Amino acid sequence: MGLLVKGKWHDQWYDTEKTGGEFIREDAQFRHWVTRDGSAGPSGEGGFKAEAGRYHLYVSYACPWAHRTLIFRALLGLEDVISVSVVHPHMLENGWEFRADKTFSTEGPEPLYGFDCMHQVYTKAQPDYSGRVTVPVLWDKQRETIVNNESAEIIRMLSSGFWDLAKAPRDFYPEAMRSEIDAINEKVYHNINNGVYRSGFATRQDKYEKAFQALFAALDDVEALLGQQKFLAGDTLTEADWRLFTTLVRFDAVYVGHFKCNRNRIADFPNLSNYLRQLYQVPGVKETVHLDHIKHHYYYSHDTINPTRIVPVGPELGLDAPHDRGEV
Ligand SMILES: N[C@@H](CCC(=O)N[C@@H](CS)C(=O)NCC(=O)O)C(=O)O
Repeated sequence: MGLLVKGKWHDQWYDTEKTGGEFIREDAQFRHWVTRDGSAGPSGEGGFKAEAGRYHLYVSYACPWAHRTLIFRALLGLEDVISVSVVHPHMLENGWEFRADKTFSTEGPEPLYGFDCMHQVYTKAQPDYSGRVTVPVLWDKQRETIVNNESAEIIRMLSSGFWDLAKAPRDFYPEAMRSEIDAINEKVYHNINNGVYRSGFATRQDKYEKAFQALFAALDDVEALLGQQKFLAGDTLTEADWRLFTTLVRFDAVYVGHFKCNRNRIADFPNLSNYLRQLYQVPGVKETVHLDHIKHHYYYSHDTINPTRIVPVGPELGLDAPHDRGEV
């Protein structure tokens, strides 16, 4: 675990000292958009036109943010349009690595440049880059640079920019529902998606408890909401649901134990657990869920939290059990 400072790799854990024990996530720095015609998107520069074979995604199967992009690539039928490299689940002194390992079906150096480490992708794009080296990353093979490393934006450009190239184009951020989607995303991001990290990476009791209370208050609200409507923003499945899904599917296996989010499991919430199974069973989705990568990444990589690096064997999640929330 580390970060780049002016293009040089430094092996160091998150510094929560200067924020009084609170984990604060850094904003992603590459914010360009792939668009249908190459015009500029909502942020960054233009010049990134959607084309088959031009873009590459760097992901971790363990990472909930990267997982969003894999789900969108699968649901939209973009597998033949955007290639993917998967990092090894253990994120250690070199950060994310491209390492061949039969246990996790990962491959050796990434295919574009033969790099062993994700930080080399960042310095290829920007030799003096300073900041964290995170996944997902959407790479442009033509301009040899990072288009974007913010998952919330990558999923939007996968459905909007790549519309003409998708086998199953679908709008998960429909114009008429944007205010509902934005409102629920805001709540889910701070309290749930990032809330589990704020709980697990806190280094002071009060900061942990604050994150824990906000997390379970938000889960209680979502549980009640799902008792009244089919999906988070109404009766249509939207990006808000997929953004929550990647946290829910990791919750009982990792966040309850490793991040001490243990008031309840998702399995204890009737609506949330039913909804989790409903989303997991959408065709194409379960193939994107790799619980071996998920459990090994967190329990093995974060030795400040789990110094023995023992990875728990359970729990049985039963995600293939029936649900009664209907078709999506
Ligand atoms: N805002 C980013 C966050 C991505 C992120 O933090 N990814 C984690 C993996 S779950 C990572 O790569 N962390 C490495 C680090 O912080 O050094 C996004 O949503 O794309």
